[in-house]
Amino acid sequence: MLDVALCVHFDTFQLNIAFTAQTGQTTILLGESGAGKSTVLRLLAGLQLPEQGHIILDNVPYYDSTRHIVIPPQARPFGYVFQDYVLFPHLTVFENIAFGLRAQHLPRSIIRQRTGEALERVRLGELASRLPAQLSGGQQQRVAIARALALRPQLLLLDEPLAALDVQTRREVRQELRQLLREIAVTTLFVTHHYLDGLLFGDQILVMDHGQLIQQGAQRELREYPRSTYIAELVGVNFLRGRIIHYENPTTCIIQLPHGATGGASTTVVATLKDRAEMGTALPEREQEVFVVIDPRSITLHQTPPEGSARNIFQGSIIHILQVGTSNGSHEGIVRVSIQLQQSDAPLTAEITEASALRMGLSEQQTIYATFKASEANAYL
Ligand SMILES: Nc1ncnc2c1ncn2[C@@H]1O[C@H](COP(=O)(O)OP(=O)(O)OP(=O)(O)O)[C@@H](O)[C@H]1O
Repeated sequence: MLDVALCVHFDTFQLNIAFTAQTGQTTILLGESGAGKSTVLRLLAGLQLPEQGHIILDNVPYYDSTRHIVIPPQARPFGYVFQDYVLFPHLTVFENIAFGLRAQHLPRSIIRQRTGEALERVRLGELASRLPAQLSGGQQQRVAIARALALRPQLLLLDEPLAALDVQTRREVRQELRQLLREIAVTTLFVTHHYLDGLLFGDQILVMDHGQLIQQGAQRELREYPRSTYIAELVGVNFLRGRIIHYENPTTCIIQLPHGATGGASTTVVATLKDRAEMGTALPEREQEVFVVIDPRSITLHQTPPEGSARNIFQGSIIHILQVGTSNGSHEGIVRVSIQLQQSDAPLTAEITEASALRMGLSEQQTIYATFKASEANAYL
C-alpha cells in the first residue's frame, strides 16, 4: 500500500494532503491549474522536501518527518514521467531509455536486456534507433514511459501524460496508456486536469483545490455525490445547495434554495433522499443543509408553461447551447443547454438530443421552461 501525508507551504500557498492507495492501483490526482498536483509529485519523488508528513510504500518509509527519514530522489524506486517528457534530443530512443540504467552503472548486458524489455512493453522496438525529433507526440510519450519503466519502479508518477498531445492523438494514446497501465499493474499516481482521464484510468480519484483534498472516491461517487460546484462542473451534473423545509413523506422533501448573490428570489425544489429510500439512512433534520444533484439528461425543456406530473418547473432563459457529441450506443447528436433560472441564481443544464433542440428551434436568450421529477433530484447530506 502507498500511504502519503504531505504538508508544505510557499508564500501564501498551503498544501496539505493525505491519502492511501492499494498496490497496483491507479490513483488520479485531479484539479485545476495551480491546485498543487505537480507539487505532490515532486514531493513524492523527493525533488522537493515537505515540511511534515510521510511517504510509505509497501511498508518502506521514503520520507518520515517524525522519524527524520529522508531517502534521496535517486534512491527512491519511483518512475517520473514529466509533462513535456524531457527526452534528450541528441540520444536515440534506445539511449534515452537506457540512460537511467547507465547512471546506475549496471552491467551492459542488463542494460541491453531491460531497455529491450521496456521498448517491447511500449511497442517501440522498431523505432529504437530514431531520435526524439523523428517521433510523433504519442511515440515520444511512450519513450518517456519506457524510460521510467526500465528502472522497474514500484511507483509510477505521471504528470499530465496526455497534455502535450493534440486532441486526436490524445484520444488514441489515452486508450493505449490505459491498456499499458493495466498490463504493468504498478502503483500509479496520474496527474490531470481532465475529468475524462479520471473516468478512464482511475481506480480512485482525488480532487484537489488550493492545495487541499476536497473529495476522494471512485468515479461513480463523484458523479452521484459531488461535494462542491467545482466537482459537479467537472463531472457535468447540476448541483444545488439548500435547506430542507418540509417532508412530504419519509423520502421526499422540499428544499429551499438560498437567495442568490445577484438578488434572485429564492425558490424550492422537491427532491428525493435517495440513500434513505435505498439504504434506510437516518432522516436529516429539518433546516439541515443538503446538496441536490440532477442529471442533465433528466431535465425536460418546454417552450410554453408545461402541464404534467413533474414536480419541479423552472422558468429561465437560455445562456448557451453546446454540442457535446453523441450519446452512448447511438449516433444521435447531443447538446447541452444551459439556462439561467428566473427564480434562482443557480444555472441549470439540460442534455437533449440535437434533433429535439432543432425541433424546438432553441436559441440563446430564448425563454424556456425546464422540468424534472422529484425522483430525479437526489438530495444528500
Ligand atoms: N518552489 C515553489 N516556490 C513557490 N511557489 C511554488 C513552488 N512550487 C509551486 N509553487 C506554487 O504552488 C502552487 C501549486 O503549483 P503546482 O505546480 O503544484 O500546481 P498544479 O496543480 O500542478 O498546476 P499545473 O497543472 O498548472 O501544473 C502554485 O501556486 C505555484 O505557484
